[in-house]
Amino acid sequence: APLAKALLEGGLTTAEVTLRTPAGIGAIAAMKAAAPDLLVGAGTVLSGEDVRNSVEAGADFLVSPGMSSGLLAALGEHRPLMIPGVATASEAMSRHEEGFEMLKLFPANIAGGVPALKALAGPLPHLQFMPTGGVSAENAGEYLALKNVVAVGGSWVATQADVDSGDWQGISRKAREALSAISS
Ligand SMILES: O=C(O)C(=O)C[C@H](O)[C@H](O)COP(=O)(O)O
Repeated sequence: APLAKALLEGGLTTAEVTLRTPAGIGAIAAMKAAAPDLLVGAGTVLSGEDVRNSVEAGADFLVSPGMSSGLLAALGEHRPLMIPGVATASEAMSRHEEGFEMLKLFPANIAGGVPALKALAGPLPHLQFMPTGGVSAENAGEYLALKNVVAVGGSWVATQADVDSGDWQGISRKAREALSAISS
């Protein structure tokens, strides 16, 4: 709850909570309850059970590191909520054929970063990307300046250490700094 408030206070509108620990689902519900205006998505969604639990907890969107036939089938009516991870042009084309228009480039820094996104914009101008993995305060602005990038994701704004020590003001400050670096 305090993390959700700190992110909103810092001017961010959207957060992703990865399901890498048993606390993930509870955290999504707590964040939505504390800050209904914050869009809270579930990340690391790998299975039908993750999809069901996330939607039940109030997740506004779903994110996965990639896509599998099992996960695709399990999405069912929730397919429009999913931002699937891709790392190549072929994966991007397959996801588009399945109906996805917004994709996560993951891991962005290893999958080619800014030059890869510029190159993909040529043949695949109809696709939008959310790079995550290796995005930082230093390079977020460069990513967001690309016409095929609609969002970036990164853990630098709220690190494990920030959350463990309850440094909510520090998280709000980093959120503000990120936004001002991006808009300048
Ligand atoms: O598992 C998922 O669904 C994810 O969304 C992955 C995370 O977004 C990135 O791993 C964050 O990467 P860093 O900002 O470099 O820490």
